[in-house]
Amino acid sequence: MADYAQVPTLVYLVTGGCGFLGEHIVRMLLEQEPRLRELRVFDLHLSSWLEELKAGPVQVTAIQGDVTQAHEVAAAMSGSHVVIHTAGLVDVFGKASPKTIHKVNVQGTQNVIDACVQTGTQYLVYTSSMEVVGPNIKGHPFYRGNEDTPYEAVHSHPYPCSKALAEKLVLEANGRKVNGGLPLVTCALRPTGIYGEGHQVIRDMYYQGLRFGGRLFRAIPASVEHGRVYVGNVAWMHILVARELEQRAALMGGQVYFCYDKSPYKSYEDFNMEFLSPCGLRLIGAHPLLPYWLLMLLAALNALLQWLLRPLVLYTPLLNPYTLAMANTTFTVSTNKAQRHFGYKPLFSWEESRTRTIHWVQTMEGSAW
Ligand SMILES: NC(=O)C1=CN([C@@H]2O[C@H](COP(=O)(O)OP(=O)(O)OC[C@H]3O[C@@H](n4cnc5c(N)ncnc54)[C@H](O)[C@@H]3O)[C@@H](O)[C@H]2O)C=CC1
Ligand SMILES: CC(C)CCC[C@@H](C)[C@H]1CC[C@H]2[C@@H]3[C@H](O)CC4=CC(=O)CC[C@]4(C)[C@H]3CC[C@]12C
Repeated sequence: MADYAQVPTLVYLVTGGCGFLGEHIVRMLLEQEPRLRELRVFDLHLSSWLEELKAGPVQVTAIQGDVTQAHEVAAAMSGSHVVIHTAGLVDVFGKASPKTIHKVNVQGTQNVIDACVQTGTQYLVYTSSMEVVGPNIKGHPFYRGNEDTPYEAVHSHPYPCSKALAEKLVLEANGRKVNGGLPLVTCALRPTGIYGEGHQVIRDMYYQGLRFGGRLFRAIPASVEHGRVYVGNVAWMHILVARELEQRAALMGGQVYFCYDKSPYKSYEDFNMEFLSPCGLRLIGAHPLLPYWLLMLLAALNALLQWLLRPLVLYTPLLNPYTLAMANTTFTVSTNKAQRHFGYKPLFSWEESRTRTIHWVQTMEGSAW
């Protein structure tokens, strides 16, 4: 393993560095990567918190840019050693068109790969998703699976389709010669459902609960398990992979790793209640209050309304046929591949991840705490 106690020399680029996961990666890199000389944060929308990071010892360079614009990506990447490509359009609610999702997630990733080749950037860490595997459109359960578990990965929705295509591009690019003649080393990380400070669905559910007098109504059977992983641990995995890719290129290059930690296996709603209960919300019903067929009908109605209203207004409710299918299909991961390949251990215990997330909910605007 390399000696990390040396003069800072490395330049990292994080695409999507102002997003939910990206912010955690950026902040953690500054805390945990002693070899960092410059950190470039590339995003379509730059956040104001970046300013406070500029006072530290590492040079933080904010770059407003679009991954769909090849020249912007190449210009930002010139002279960097490692790129963590986490920018993406995360949309399963119908906010963006399938074409836009494809352009950002697939063409954007191709642009990042091309820019690596063009500028001689040798290490690429890509944030993929569990959705590359499943749940599939047939609703087959994936129970405590690992990276080698056989599963029929069939997608219809634009988001998982785009993530699967982009991941393939990244893995196929491993070994390609970059400018200067050295081989590109790539790796893809597949988080399950990420949670933690800044998570939009938890925020939405919290405010929805407040509107309903502190109550949420169960829609998913408690027996359906949904894999979740704390954002701090996902960020930590990215940092470790970026650090170890150089030394372990032969082992890690072209590999995929699920992101995992010690978060318990629960249904999507029961898991969110781990944070929302201590903030005063209750989940009503031991079983779903509405039968599945009625939920399906409501989800289909929402999809129809979305289509009808599109010329007038963007109607994007949480419940649609896809999110209902996702939430109703067991998908859990049990693996130690990341530990075996690059010594990953979660940085945050479940208790700490839970406490941090609860604290974040409690300090949200409008919170009763
Ligand atoms: N949130 C989750 O549960 C999971 C997310 N992921 C993946 O993790 C990555 C990050 O997701 P989140 O942080 O949740 O999403 P996010 O929406 O909070 O962050 C994405 C960031 O990418 C930026 N971005 C979007 N389009 C861009 C473009 N054309 N050019 C430059 N920047 C652009 C956005 O401005 C945003 O800051 C994505 O690639 C997503 O597919 C994977 C598994 C689970
Ligand atoms: C009211 C409904 C019945 C409950 C809705 C819950 C859904 C909004 C969420 C259930 C599963 C989530 C997805 C899952 O965690 C996997 C994901 C991986 C990603 O790469 C992006 C996010 C997501 C698609 C995530 C989105 C919200 C759910 C569909």
